[in-house]
Amino acid sequence: MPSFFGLPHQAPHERVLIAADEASGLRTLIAVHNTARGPGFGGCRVWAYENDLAAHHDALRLSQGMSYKNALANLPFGGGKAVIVKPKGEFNREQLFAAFARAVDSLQGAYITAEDVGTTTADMRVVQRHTKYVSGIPREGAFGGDPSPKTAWGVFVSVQAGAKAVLGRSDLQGLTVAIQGLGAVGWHLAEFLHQAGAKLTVADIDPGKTAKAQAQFGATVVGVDQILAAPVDVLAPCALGASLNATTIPTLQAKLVCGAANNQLALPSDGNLLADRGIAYLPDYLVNAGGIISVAREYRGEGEEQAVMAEVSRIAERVTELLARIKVSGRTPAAEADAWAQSLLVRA
Ligand SMILES: NC(=O)c1ccc[n+]([C@@H]2O[C@H](COP(=O)([O-])OP(=O)(O)OC[C@H]3O[C@@H](n4cnc5c(N)ncnc54)[C@H](O)[C@@H]3O)[C@@H](O)[C@H]2O)c1
Repeated sequence: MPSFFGLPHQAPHERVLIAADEASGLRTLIAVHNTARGPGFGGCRVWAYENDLAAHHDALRLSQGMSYKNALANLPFGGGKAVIVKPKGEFNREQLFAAFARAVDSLQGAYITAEDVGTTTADMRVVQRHTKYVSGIPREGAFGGDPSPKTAWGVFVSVQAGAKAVLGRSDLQGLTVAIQGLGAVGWHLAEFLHQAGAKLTVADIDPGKTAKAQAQFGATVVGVDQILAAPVDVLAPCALGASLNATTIPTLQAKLVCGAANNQLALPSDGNLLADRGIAYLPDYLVNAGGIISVAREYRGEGEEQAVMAEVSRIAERVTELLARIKVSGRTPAAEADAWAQSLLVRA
């Protein structure tokens, strides 16, 4: 397929909705990558993009990642993702998300939204007033709400599985882990790792979060420009995407990379750079599926805390399977996971 919008690395998408609303300042792109398994399901990101093309690129990459994530998590959903270009200056959040919800609703169920970076459960409550195609909403006496702790749990069990297979570790006692980004997911991950006896090195652009981690977990705090090259066993990127690239990969000291951030590889070829350096990279969309497992169950009315946690814990089995598959195929983990996910999209 020839390049479209100058984005040669993208697989074709089924559709992209570009919607704007002058009254609220909404400018959104909703990308539906693949609906072979079911409606496109994925969160809504609000971000101050450098330019419109960057927002478009993000929506396309993130929605493709959701197709792969939902397929490997065995969910009856396809891949979709929305980005909202953060309005400059003051804006009315309620109006913005009401307008966004109308855009979601216009797709008549081809896309279901939830939280992502820059959005909250309160935003999704507003969305819910204008469309039924939304999840991630706390309900009194029922399962639901913030998916971040579930995402963090999936990353945690993946670190356990990866540490066993790659580092020969039967537990995480004394394992050194660098966490880039102590946000909704990174913080919960730090808690789980600390409880399991891991030693943490952390960085965040918000000094309040790192100071709290130092006080609560005895974490070592380093600068945001030092975290990727920290001398640790495991690197957990939990901030934004493209942190693993041709510039940063040669500086990594960790032997295992396992984190929540979507689109950690700047380019697909960065998976080869990591493998060439003997670093095992556990693909983001495989390990960070806990949140979508949670909101998908909530959406289907099947939410129950224990069952969701059990399903999220099964991500570890797929990590183990991936690491076994690459021994047979000789592919990198990134290439193997792509091929595995694509095979599930075709079969569905
Ligand atoms: N929330 C979920 O359930 C979920 C699910 C799947 C994937 N993810 C992905 O995980 C990542 C984190 O999500 P989140 O919900 O925790 O977001 P968040 O916005 O709550 O946290 C991101 C954190 O990273 C920090 N940060 C930003 N730039 C940084 C930098 N250069 N260096 C260090 N820290 C930096 C921010 O200050 C913030 O604390 C995102 O890429 C998101 O797409 C999240």
